Amino acid sequence: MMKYLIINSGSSSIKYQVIEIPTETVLATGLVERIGEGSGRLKNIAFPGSDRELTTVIEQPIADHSQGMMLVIAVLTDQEKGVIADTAEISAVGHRVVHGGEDFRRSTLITPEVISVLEQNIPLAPLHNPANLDGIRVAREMFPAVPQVAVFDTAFHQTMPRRAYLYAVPYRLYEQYRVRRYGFHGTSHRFVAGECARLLEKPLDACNLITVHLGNGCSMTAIENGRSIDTSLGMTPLEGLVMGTRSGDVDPALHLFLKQNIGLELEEIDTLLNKESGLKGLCGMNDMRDIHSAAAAGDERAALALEVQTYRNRKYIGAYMAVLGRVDAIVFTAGIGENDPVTRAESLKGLDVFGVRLDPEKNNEHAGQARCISRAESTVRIFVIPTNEELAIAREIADLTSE
Ligand SMILES: Nc1ncnc2c1ncn2[C@@H]1O[C@H](COP(=O)(O)OP(=O)(O)O)[C@@H](O)[C@H]1O
Ligand SMILES: CC(=O)OP(=O)(O)O
Ligand SMILES: [Mg+2]
Repeated sequence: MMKYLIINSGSSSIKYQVIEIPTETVLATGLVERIGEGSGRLKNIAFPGSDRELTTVIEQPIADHSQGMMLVIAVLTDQEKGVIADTAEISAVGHRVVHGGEDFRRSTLITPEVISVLEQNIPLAPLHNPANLDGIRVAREMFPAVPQVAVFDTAFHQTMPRRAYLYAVPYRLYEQYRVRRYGFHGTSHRFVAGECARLLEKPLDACNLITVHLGNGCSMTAIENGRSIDTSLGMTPLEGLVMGTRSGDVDPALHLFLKQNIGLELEEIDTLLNKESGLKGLCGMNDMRDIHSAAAAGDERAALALEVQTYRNRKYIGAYMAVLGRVDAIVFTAGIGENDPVTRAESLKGLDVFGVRLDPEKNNEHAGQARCISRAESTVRIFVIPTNEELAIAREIADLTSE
């Protein structure tokens, strides 16, 4: 039996899990937040979902990622509440790395060379990669003797053809600066595609799918014969669908307009589009549950935000149906995709003419597991499949370290 520590390190947070392999049991799951902000917080759940489940919350200032990881290790090895006796029980550490650029088509063991390539890729993901590198550095210090594995959000999308990943801007921008679409959430799209293939009882490399990941970040992928051939997020995780706080597609000339007419600086525009737009920009809220409550209470902006988001989803589903031709299934996943029947129904509205027939009763069932929600006569099947990026990372580690 082996235990892996999986780390998803953000700019001011560390999400983590300890997963036992091969049983794939989650021994602990937790979140350290508000790192470097004065009032830090760690929440750890030991043995989640079992009769031994135990939640620990620690509130104290957490200066940096290094201190955050020390706290995580202290909780995991706590004599009474911990899930491991000491750090030597961890046999590998897996890291979610958001941007692997064009350098990584698959997960990789982390070496000093890999770290330097990730450093070179910082300009492509200034918000994400520095935080991921912090997590890697700290974990290497604390677990020097075990393999560390990087699993990239971008890797699954490296199969996209040029026509899908190139922007129609001067070609030298691609040649010199690698300006192109990379796509993200690849670990999630790949995971649910694999689960979907099992439900369809077909090999993945014979499946044409549209996977719809709707969480705080949202993206959609066209999968042909098991490979990503187009996806909605772009060079950075800002393009495409309407997200919690990110705009998705806008006219690129908006930047000039905001600068010339409102006097915003480029950095302010970047913040506006990444943190103050999307659902939040339209209605002031970015949690889908709050938006539904507000819409039900007559808040017109909340209803409008839902309408704009689901219309964009529908538009992209239509585009990917055109790109794929034959579609075996549409898969909804992540916080909104898994839990929100209204978003699913609205995103599929009007697609009956393309053979997409949602079963309203199945759609409204509240079930935590993977399931089919289309009618028997639907030529395109529709599924809800819970994503599990941490488990996918653990499986990648198992594959890589057994080679
Ligand atoms: N029962 C629910 N109904 C509707 N939306 C939900 C429900 N549960 C979670 N969500 C939404 O899922 C989103 C978060 O998705 P998640 O995949 O957890 O995000 P992240 O990208 O941070 O991993 C939030 O908008 C949240 O409101
Ligand atoms: C890359 C990205 O958009 O990730 P998240 O949805 O976790 O913010
Ligand atoms: Mg997520």
